Amino acid sequence: MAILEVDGLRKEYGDFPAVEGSTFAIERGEVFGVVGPNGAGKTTTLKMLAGLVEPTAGTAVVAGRQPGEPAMQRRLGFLPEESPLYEDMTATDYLEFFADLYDVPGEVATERIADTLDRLDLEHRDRRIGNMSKGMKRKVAIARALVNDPDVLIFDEPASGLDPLTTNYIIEFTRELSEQGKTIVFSAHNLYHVESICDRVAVMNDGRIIARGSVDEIRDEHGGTEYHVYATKDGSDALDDDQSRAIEVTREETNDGQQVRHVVADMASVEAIREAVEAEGGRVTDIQTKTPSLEDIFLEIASGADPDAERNRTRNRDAEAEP
Ligand SMILES: Nc1ncnc2c1ncn2[C@@H]1O[C@H](COP(=O)(O)OP(=O)(O)OP(=O)(O)O)[C@@H](O)[C@H]1O
Repeated sequence: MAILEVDGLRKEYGDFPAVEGSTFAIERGEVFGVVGPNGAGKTTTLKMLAGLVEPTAGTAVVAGRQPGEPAMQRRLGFLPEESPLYEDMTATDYLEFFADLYDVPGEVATERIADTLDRLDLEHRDRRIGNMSKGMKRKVAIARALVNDPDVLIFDEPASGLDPLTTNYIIEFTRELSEQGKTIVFSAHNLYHVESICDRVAVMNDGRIIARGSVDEIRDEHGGTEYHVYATKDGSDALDDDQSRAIEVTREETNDGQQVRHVVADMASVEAIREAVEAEGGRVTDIQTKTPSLEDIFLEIASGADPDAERNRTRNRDAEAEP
């Protein structure tokens, strides 16, 4: 059953549509990534889910409640992109203060806060927040989002601008939260992280969701796996243009000029190339599969360019190991 349902959610700032009617549902326990270039509408979407921005139209229902309702706020934890903290307080005092606002009983709060800070590996928790490093402050902000033990977590760029070690720590911690059964919606620019922990993803551009699904589904929809078939030149030249257009994405000589690389989209086309090459006395020397990363796909769909052309352009830039 969906724990979070969004229907036609829209936000206009003046005449400017920051989010143009998003519709999606998130299942209990899912990790759902929202990705897109700067200004795509990710933060506005997340803030509408958290009840911090009033939608111009449409609805968002979290755990059966409208954003902003007190009963819903108790079940939700929000980590803003930038979270100002009370610099004069220690982490522990600050988190106890927020636990109190959520009416978490004192002993439960003390135990929960200590446990969360242990799991986040936050040292110097009695240091003034103002004297903490950026990574430590981010961990305190994450702990604040967890102080009410929410079912649904909305994390806006949880690890942005942090060193690789702290980033990995936070991503792994997010994975652990999901394994505990929390539902997590998060935005990130690092698509490797999104791909590594998200069950499903929404790709936003100019206020619209332009692709949605598991990374594999998005990959299939936008080109899927490619097969690179390397063959001797003699046989390759025998493929006539009509035959080639029907099955090949691209065909080009390898750098050493000795072979031809045929790029095709499915195994049937691999076999068709092999037959055509062998019929002319040539032979296939190697077959490689290339699976586009979420980053490749993102560049392709966010650029709005012809998907195949864009993917090939990106791929061809990368030096490939040729047999
Ligand atoms: N309070 C506001 N008033 C006017 N325009 C706004 C406001 N908040 C956001 N916008 C505009 O709405 C659009 C979407 O902004 P949003 O912050 O949601 O994008 P984003 O995808 O989170 O971007 P980023 O990756 O840079 O954080 C942008 O063009 C932004 O300038």
